[in-house]
Amino acid sequence: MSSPVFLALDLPRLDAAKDLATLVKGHVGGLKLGLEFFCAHGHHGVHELAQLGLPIFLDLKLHDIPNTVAGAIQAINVLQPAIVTVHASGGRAMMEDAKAAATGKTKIIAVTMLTSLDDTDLARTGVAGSAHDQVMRLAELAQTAGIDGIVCSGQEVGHIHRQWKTGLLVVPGLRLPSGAQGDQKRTVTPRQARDAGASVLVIGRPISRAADPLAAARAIEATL
Ligand SMILES: O=c1ccn([C@@H]2O[C@H](COP(=O)(O)O)[C@@H](O)[C@H]2O)c(=O)[nH]1
Repeated sequence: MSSPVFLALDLPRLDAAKDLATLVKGHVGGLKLGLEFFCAHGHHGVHELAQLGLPIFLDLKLHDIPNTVAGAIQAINVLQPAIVTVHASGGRAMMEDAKAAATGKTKIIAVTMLTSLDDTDLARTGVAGSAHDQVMRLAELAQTAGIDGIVCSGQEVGHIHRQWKTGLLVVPGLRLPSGAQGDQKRTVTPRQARDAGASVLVIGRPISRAADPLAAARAIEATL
């Protein structure tokens, strides 16, 4: 069975991203290319990484009016990514149109509440209730919109898994107990997320910023 770990390649240089992916490719199940990568390297960069033969997760977190998001999805269909993200807070119609615009095997999933935010941050955006409540609300909206799954933290994934067995449940914000939190606030370990029902584990800096990225990827794999 292939690894549930998708390596987040948040690196400014294409050659560095390619080298890192090549180094650890035997210990991860896919590559996640985000805004930083896509803004810097566009379609060309995606083609370069796709040559390694791993599934590509385009984490663009699209959030706009339905027509614009559908147009963006149509523009990346040629890349045939395995997964593309939109923001659930863009609303039901936006998620429905994103799903309708995707072709082939591309799965559309919705980011509920960023793992870098906690209850206090949520209150500051004017939303009442806890992070847990907000994630549950948006996960339900995403499910109603008929998309393929959601992104949430490992603190909520168990609850969502019980209600949405077939959903693709993607969890970033993963940290080993000994590792730096950085800007992530709602964290769990990769093993905790997997045991709670996560389908995809997104891991970036614990591998990419490790003194020995290959050893770090192997160590994470050994915990799963
Ligand atoms: O809620 C979210 C949604 C996406 N991400 C992305 O995942 C990785 C995490 O990287 P680390 O270095 O392991 O923190 C990163 O690319 C984010 O853009 C997220 O962290 N939280």
